[in-house]
Amino acid sequence: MLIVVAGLYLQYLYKSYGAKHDNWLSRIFLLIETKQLLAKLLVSKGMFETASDDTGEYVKYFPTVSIKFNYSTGQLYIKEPIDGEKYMDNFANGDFNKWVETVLLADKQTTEFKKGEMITVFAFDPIKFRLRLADLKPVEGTLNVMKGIDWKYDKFYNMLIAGNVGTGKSYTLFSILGQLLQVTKFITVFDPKRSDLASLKYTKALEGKVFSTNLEINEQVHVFHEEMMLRAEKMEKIKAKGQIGAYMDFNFTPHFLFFDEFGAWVEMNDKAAFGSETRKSYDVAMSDMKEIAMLGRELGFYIIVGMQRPSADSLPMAIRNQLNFKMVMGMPTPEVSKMLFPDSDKTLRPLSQDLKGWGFVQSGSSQVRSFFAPEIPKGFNLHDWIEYMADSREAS
Ligand SMILES: Nc1ncnc2c1ncn2[C@@H]1O[C@H](COP(=O)(O)OP(=O)(O)OP(=O)(O)O)[C@@H](O)[C@H]1O
Repeated sequence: MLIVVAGLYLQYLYKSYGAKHDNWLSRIFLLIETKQLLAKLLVSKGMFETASDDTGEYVKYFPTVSIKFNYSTGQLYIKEPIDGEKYMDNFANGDFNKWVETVLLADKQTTEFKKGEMITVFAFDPIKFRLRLADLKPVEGTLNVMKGIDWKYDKFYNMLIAGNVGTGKSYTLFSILGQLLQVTKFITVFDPKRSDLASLKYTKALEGKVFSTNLEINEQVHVFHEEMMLRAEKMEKIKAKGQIGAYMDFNFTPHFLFFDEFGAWVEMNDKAAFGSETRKSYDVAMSDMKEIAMLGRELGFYIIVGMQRPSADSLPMAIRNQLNFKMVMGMPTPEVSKMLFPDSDKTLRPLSQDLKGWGFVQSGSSQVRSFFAPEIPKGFNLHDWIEYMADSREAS
């Protein structure tokens, strides 16, 4: 009786404890479960060899696959054999890794070949690596998205965040904006649809820096561009003396243009009659935007573009090609997926039916990864959070 009860209890722990907890016990269960799944996978794909002798059939060869978890970064390392055996190609050509992605719901990140083996790194269980607002620790050059995923804006300059209504785009933008305020006060916010972001003009932190009407936005893009050109001149003067480097090497601070609903701005202005004031200022603003996207990196002038569905019409190629950190909230349509991640062959799968605020992210040309945006608590007050983040910058 005792053995049966203990067995049932262990089975209960194994099945449900691991999913709900994150401690040493759940990690042991996760290790066992992962090993079992990988072993099953190898067996079901027939990647082993048997032989028989007088005593019967036995396993002559079974590939040695070893695994290691890194819980602080949410990564799983799988060591696969490149050992000259029959199934070596299944490992080397990436077939096994593709199956692993499906079986473990993990995202392949990198593969490194060594003599006799290859090591592939996967990101696993994104929900366990979700941050809360209080966990965000932005520093100059790095903003947090999830444990193990940061936006290093000096390297992967300019951000795109896409997502349909209700997927969590606005909430994700709030968490980015708050972090930016801890890094710099030079932020300009555009919200042509006058949603929650537009209300930030009533905060002390962003007073005079939030714009919603077309004319205001067009004018302010130009102002941002002028500031960038001014810095270019200053940097040229420094460089004329032989010094080399980018803006941070000369102690300049980064500036950010936070442009939500970019597609709506394009659409509204595209309707303006040719020759009209609106049209003229839009044409200048669009050409400025393209230059900011292209030249801003060296000078520390970055753009963050938010929009629902990026398309060739709403997001000109000259800007699109300069967006190096791309996020899409929720499941993208195949067209959006192709536009954002043209070189990726990763199959995207929904992360949750109940929870919102998840999506897919790509830094530069690295692998596309699933992620959960920082969790915004119930009763969250946008203005309080923005003031708090700006105040803590000033205090430090
Ligand atoms: N990071 C998050 N943390 C907690 N809840 C979230 C998060 N993201 C989204 N949600 C939930 O999903 C809902 C929709 O999110 P959000 O308003 O950001 O979507 P959206 O894509 O910007 O849509 P809209 O364009 O209508 O604002 C929120 O009201 C909230 O309940």
